[in-house]
Amino acid sequence: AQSGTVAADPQQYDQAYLSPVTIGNSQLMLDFDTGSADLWAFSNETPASESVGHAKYDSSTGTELQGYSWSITYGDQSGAAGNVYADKVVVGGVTATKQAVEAATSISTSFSDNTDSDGLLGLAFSSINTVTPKQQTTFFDTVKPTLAKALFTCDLKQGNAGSYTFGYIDTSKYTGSVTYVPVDDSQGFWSFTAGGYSVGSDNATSGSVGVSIADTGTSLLYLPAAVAKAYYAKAGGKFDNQQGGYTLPCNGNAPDFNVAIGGKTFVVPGSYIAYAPITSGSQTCFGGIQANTGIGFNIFGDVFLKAVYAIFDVSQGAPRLGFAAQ
Ligand SMILES: N#Cc1c(N)n[nH]c1N1CCCC1
Repeated sequence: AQSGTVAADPQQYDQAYLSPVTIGNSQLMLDFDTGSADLWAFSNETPASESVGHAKYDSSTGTELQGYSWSITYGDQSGAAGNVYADKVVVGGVTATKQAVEAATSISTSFSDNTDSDGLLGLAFSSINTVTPKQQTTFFDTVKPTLAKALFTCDLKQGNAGSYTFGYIDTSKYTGSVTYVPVDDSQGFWSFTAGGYSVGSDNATSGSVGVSIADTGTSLLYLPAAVAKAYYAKAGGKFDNQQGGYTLPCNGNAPDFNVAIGGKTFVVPGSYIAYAPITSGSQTCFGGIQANTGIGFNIFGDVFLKAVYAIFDVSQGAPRLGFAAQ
């Protein structure tokens, strides 16, 4: 049975985390994304003008799935599209001998401009994979039958390398016990229900944060508008239309954000919520908590995930998420 671990290296401001992946004879840095289900990469089929500074998948090692294609648009309106190959993919020593690899023939500028990332490795449920005419499985779903345990874990860090594991839980990565909650995978996401919340030192939580997804591919923590408003009322922040979101002082006094999941309270340090100066050197920071307006659910992105050890687990049959303090 297989198991393995791979580094998750933070980009500036932990905007995303990138991990080394070998596809055929190519080594690329991919953004592992539990909010989508396509494994796609810059490739020899990507126009040179769109792939300056990127490592590329050389599809000559793969077997083309004739007549197959893919096209994806993310919530931030970025996107890519292309052709599909079956090829060997290795992540932290875990091998998928015939993984659907989506070679990009066109890519939006936000991806072309981000030269740290050579593509994405989707870890949401395969039900939202975009390949047509026959939907393909994610790397995790492809290797799942061969894994020691049918799960993967995520240990992201603020400003430091973290890791993903496949097939095993690294008990040295967390403190205390793991709290498991059921997952509703009907929309293809790792969706769970978060409970009460509080701001600052008072740990006692109240209210209900509600339906949320665990999404490594999103940088920030998107919460109900009323919760975001309550946080910034205490943090001395304000909604800044020009910045397109809440901002707050970068002075190190941002209060923690506490949220109950499965009856256990998890703490997001205030330092994670003073996310980044709105412009270099500014004393005003863009907020790591934003309102989920227009999304329809909460997104527990990297600002939250780097405060916990997260276990994405289908070993019990029904999918579940485990969270532990780190
Ligand atoms: N928007 C968005 C988004 C999301 N909700 N999960 N992953 C996302 N992206 C991965 C790369 C670009 C955006």
